[in-house]
Amino acid sequence: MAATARAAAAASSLAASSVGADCTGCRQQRTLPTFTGFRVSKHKAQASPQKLQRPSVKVRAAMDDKKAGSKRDIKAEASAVELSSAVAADVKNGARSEESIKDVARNKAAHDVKEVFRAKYVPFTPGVATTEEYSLDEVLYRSKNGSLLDVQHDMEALKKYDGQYWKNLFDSRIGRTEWPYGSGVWSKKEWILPEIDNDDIVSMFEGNSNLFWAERFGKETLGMSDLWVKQCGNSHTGSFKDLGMTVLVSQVNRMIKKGRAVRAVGCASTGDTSAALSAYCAAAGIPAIVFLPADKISIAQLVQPIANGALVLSIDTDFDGCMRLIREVTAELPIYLANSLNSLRLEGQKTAAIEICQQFNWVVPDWVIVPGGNLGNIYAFYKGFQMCKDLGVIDRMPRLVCAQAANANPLYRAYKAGWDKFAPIKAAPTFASAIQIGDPVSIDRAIYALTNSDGIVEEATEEELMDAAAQADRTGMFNCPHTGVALAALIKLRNKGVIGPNDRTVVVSTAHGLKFTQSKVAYHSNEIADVTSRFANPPVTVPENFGKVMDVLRRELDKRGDKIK
Ligand SMILES: Cc1ncc(COP(=O)(O)O)c(C=O)c1O
Ligand SMILES: N[C@@H](CCOP(=O)(O)O)C(=O)O
Repeated sequence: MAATARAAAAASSLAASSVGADCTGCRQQRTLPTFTGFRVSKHKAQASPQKLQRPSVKVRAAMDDKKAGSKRDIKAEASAVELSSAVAADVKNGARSEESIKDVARNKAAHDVKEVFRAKYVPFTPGVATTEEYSLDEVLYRSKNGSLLDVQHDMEALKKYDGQYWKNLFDSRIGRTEWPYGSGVWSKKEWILPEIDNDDIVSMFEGNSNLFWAERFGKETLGMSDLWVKQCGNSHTGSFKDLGMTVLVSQVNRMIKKGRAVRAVGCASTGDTSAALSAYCAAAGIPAIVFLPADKISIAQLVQPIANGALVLSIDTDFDGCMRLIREVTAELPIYLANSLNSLRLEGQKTAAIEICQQFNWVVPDWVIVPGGNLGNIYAFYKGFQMCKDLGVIDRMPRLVCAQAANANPLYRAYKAGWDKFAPIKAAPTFASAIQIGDPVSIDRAIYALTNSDGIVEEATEEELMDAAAQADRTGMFNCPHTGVALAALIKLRNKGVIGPNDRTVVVSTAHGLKFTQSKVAYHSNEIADVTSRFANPPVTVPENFGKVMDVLRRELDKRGDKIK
């Protein structure tokens, strides 16, 4: 049977069971679980779907409370299993379906019995009670008194399901092609942007980045056995920004479809936000505008928005100048602001924290080290871990470290001053050019995240960050300079004994090293003033001559301790 015919048959049996449910429930919200994550066919061969769909103790109790409705829901779930299993079986048999993955998702969603989770904007004023709140469909970046906004989830609704339920659901979705749950971000949809229609989502199946076990670097450099690098730069546009941008551009897509006056999406950038924004907007057919500080980003980063068709303004200022301008422009024109000042971005970025817990089988690490610039990401990590804790998925928080370049260290200065006063600075040039930021918009969020996670701020000089990146590269990584900042912070904290040899530690690598080859070439060519390049490994130029090649090999291998006789 063709996939569509099977789907129609399954759908009609599903519809029959749903009709009854609607008759008793009429216009009421359904509140029972759907276990959507268990429907796909991975386990189909080993176990019956009914077994896999067995709800948790809490959920079973809730179902018992709603007797009539619960029976119908179980039927609906069973039919949904049948539906997706039918499609999956056809795919397995090599049959072609004229349905796209979005069509399949749409059919399933139409027949799902949904728990409706909600999220809204509230002012980011921790500890201050307020009734101010806004729909996520509003174009808004700040509260009435000018504070930043935060996306607040209906935690009571989410807490109706226990930690085991969420772990099972998220684990069941990992890395598939089911729209949109195969994405590392959208696999956590209920915790991110629960109300968006799957059809409106703009995703590149982002997230699910690997945790690199830094075996040699950990052991040989730091005497550590449990050191990991979360490779957020192994992504579509080469940085962690994809995680937040899928959420923001999806929400814009939804707002445009609802008739909101959004003509384009814009950002100021040091190169990674602009790349992600341009790619996601290009995928959705939405115009993108990026403000870049002239001559202050890498060539690879510059060419990304150009290639994706964004309007690129190269402005003779630094990032902070670009940020001021884009805020003024977006206040005047129907251009939606995509920087992390916009709290939607952080909802996507927080999935990297959830993913880390998931990758360790839901055991939380001791330390997480994040390089910081505009400071949205350190708060996103805090929020992700905190949500895992609040929803019973982990039992404690990790300690967070924010690592800054010494040339752009306003947070470090505030930390050293006991958090008493924060003062923006004029950031000096740094090889970690994406964090050359002196007036971070998320300063309040960052201070909150660090003070509530027993956090630390560390800094790294240009030599320290370039050396750390190069030394770790020697053990198989290919680090960007921002990851170098985080690695240098790790080395310092380890040498001071703050981080112990057996502490499970995760360094967050925020971008791919291939975006920053200019600085790597300069380092390995020993061309950087005031930097000794201790780990430089320049190429050796040799004429086309067997004897000369042999001489070089003898000399070099000898130097490296591998004598050739
Ligand atoms: C590669 C890279 N690392 C780290 C950061 C710092 O992130 P945040 O601005 O959220 O602090 C940025 C951007 O600022 C970045 O592009
Ligand atoms: N590194 C960022 C700087 C802007 O940060 P954002 O998270 O506020 O967009 C970039 O790549 O532009």
